[in-house]
Amino acid sequence: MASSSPSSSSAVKRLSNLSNHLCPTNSNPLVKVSAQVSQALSTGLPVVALESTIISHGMPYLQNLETAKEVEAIVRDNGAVPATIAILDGVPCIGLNLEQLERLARMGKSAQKTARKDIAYVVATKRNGATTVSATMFFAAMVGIPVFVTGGVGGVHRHGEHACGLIQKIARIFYAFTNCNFLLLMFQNAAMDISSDLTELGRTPVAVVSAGVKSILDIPRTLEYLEAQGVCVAAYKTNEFPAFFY
Ligand SMILES: O=c1[nH]cc([C@@H]2O[C@H](COP(=O)(O)O)[C@@H](O)[C@H]2O)c(=O)[nH]1
Repeated sequence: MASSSPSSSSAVKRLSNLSNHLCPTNSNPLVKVSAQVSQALSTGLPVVALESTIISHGMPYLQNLETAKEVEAIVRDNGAVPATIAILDGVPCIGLNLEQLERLARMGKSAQKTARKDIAYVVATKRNGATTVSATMFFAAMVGIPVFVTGGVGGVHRHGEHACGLIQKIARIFYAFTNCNFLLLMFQNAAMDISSDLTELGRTPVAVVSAGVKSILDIPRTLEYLEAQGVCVAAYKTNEFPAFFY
């Protein structure tokens, strides 16, 4: 029998590594799904994903822990299994037990606020990451949880359109002195603060039920952005898109 070439065996190894990364039921998973969530997913019980930035960054300890427990209890009382998502010691965890919830609540802001773009860094450096809407959606979709409930989603920040003119002027002055394109691009992007939650909503098939977007955000522009991303936005029992006050 002909032995496989070095390039084909390295391709097989890469595929096997990739499968280890993506398969949550693997015996040595890089994503840990709690027994309860895993059982619910395999038997078709409803599962609701919950984010963890609201626990670490949204409220002080002990209020954050009490709120997290209360939200999980509401999900359970309505016949579904809650799956709070966070990265602990570099391992994405889908469904936290009480001890893990408490650990995250005590960490507060020392846990890294983790959006989709930060996942690789937090995992590679084995840090603790509290997932925002974008990162929570990413993991929920990965393990097949179709619904996610949260407080406020990110949006388009106000006054970006004014900042643009001023920052672009500064960027052009920098460019004139340094001839550095990178700085020009960086300053131009800094002018428009748009949450990665919005692009995630456009590309990841998870339904997000939220209290609205933070009241300090530019709500009309947030809705325009969601429309451009092809996101269906529906308000419950109101014709106005709700602002989230905190
Ligand atoms: O009142 C709040 N709303 C939203 C968040 C979090 O902030 C994230 C958006 O952050 P940014 O604007 O940096 O993308 C949301 O996904 C959510 O996790 C928060 O901490 N507090």
